[in-house]
Amino acid sequence: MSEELLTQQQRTDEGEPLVEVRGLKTYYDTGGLLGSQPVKAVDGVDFTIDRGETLGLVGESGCGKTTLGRTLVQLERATAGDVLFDGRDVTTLSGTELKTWRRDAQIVFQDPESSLNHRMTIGEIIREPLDVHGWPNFTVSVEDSRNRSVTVTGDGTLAEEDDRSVDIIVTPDGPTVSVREALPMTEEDVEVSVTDSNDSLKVSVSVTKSKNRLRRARVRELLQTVGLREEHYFRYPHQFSGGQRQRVGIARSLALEPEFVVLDEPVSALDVSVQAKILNLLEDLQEEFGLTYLFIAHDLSVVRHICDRVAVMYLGHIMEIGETEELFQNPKNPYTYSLLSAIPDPDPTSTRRRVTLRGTPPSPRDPPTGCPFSTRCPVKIRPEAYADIDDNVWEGIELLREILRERERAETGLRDRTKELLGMKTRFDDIIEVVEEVFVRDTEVTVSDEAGEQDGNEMGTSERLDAALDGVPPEVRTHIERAVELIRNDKEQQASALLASEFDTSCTQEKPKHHSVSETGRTSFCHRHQPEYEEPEPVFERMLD
Ligand SMILES: Nc1ncnc2c1ncn2[C@@H]1O[C@H](COP(=O)(O)OP(=O)(O)OP(=O)(O)O)[C@@H](O)[C@H]1O
Repeated sequence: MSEELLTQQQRTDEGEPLVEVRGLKTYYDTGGLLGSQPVKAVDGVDFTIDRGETLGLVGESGCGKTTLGRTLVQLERATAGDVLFDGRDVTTLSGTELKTWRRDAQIVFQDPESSLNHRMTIGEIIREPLDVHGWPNFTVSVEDSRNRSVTVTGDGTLAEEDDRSVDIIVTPDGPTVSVREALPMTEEDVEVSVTDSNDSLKVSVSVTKSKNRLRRARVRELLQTVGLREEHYFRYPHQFSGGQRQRVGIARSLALEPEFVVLDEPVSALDVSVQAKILNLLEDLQEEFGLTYLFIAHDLSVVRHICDRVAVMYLGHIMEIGETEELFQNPKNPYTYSLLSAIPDPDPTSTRRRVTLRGTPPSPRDPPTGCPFSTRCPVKIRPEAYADIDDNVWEGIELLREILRERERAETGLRDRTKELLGMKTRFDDIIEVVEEVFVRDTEVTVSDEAGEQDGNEMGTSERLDAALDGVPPEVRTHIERAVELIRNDKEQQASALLASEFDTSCTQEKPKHHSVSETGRTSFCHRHQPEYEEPEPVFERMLD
């Protein structure tokens, strides 16, 4: 009977959310050194993944992709927020409940080389989760328990409310067993006994076949499912190629019949020729078992090929999320725009333009107060008074502020704290050199560094500053000069504050909101989508002209 019971609900629910993430944060080192900040690897993300869908997760190295993936499968504990799996918050699970749930959510790691235990045979590696979880295990649902307490023992677990895969239904007429497709056995191999008393109902489930044989049969079946052969059971990982090892990793992740799989860069470590085969396998498995994927990758062309929707991550935040093709063809968020523009174009005659991002992302220990991308954003909103200044000058101001920020950040380090305490705090080595570097990057400096050094007097220094700020309009220049003076007097924080009061906008002061940017539900996390500002896209186009 119940083949249908097992799968029908699952199939009809395709397109419904399976994973719902709300305000999720994962911080590391929360109990670190006194005064040290935690690493805000994931810093407040919200999204859903529909049943049967593949959601891609992209972004530069260190932006929090792996941490997010690991938190979804509860390999990392969330610092805040919820992960609802089929409507149930799994961040609060522990002990047996967590262990039972883990069967539903698995992860495939990037590097099959290091993720497989080299002392175990392939068969043992794939079989291990079956042993750990006492597979096979049957979910039991009791119809009409008439308020009696229900306990399930042996090879059974009481089904959760809304559980989609119920194997044994106990009715007043007796139990009905259905054996799901993944199990190499029949209904006759399962014995169910029900002890019914006034205030309790005890259901005992026992598999009459040898579990060892069942598990070996399951492993052989899994080997075939992922394109390996039964005789590979007794080989060792070192006898396999990278692609084969990744197949083993995939087989292991499927052993417990999960619904959701996090694929953490599953093909990045493989030769290009093998990548396509593994990707095809993952697509086939998804189709066959109705799997839901979170696909973490840095290769954007792979993501474009395999994902239904894509989330673009930066410094622990989701900057843009939406349907893959739409997002690739018409990115709305400045970070997505920059990231996509960096994809090498195979067409040598293409006139597509690239956006080169300045520097590297800030430390997740000390992220910017406003928009996480504000320190590098090429289309950051400028104060009205400076809306028309030359792009290079604006870039210079931004760079100078970033350098000051970096220094302040560095000075919170242990070494500098010690130095500070010992009265050994170092001065800004040569602020004039920094200003020259920042504002005169493409032209020759007229006053040589040597002259400045030799004279070592106020005259030499101010001449150098004059030359460095030659092309800078007076309304900007006056603030830079004042900031330089403060820095030279060892008042770097005041210099930063001065520049902030003059050049800050909402981008640096407030977190953006997630704005809806398409009819298909795509959202983008950027101040520029507010009606009072110009949208990012035309600004990009002008910059690149
Ligand atoms: N166990 C840990 N303890 C402390 N910090 C960590 C830990 N794991 C990751 N981090 C830090 O958290 C941030 C996010 O790292 P994560 O590995 O999640 O990023 P990622 O986007 O997956 O990077 P990559 O693409 O390089 O794998 C980084 O700054 C990283 O150094």
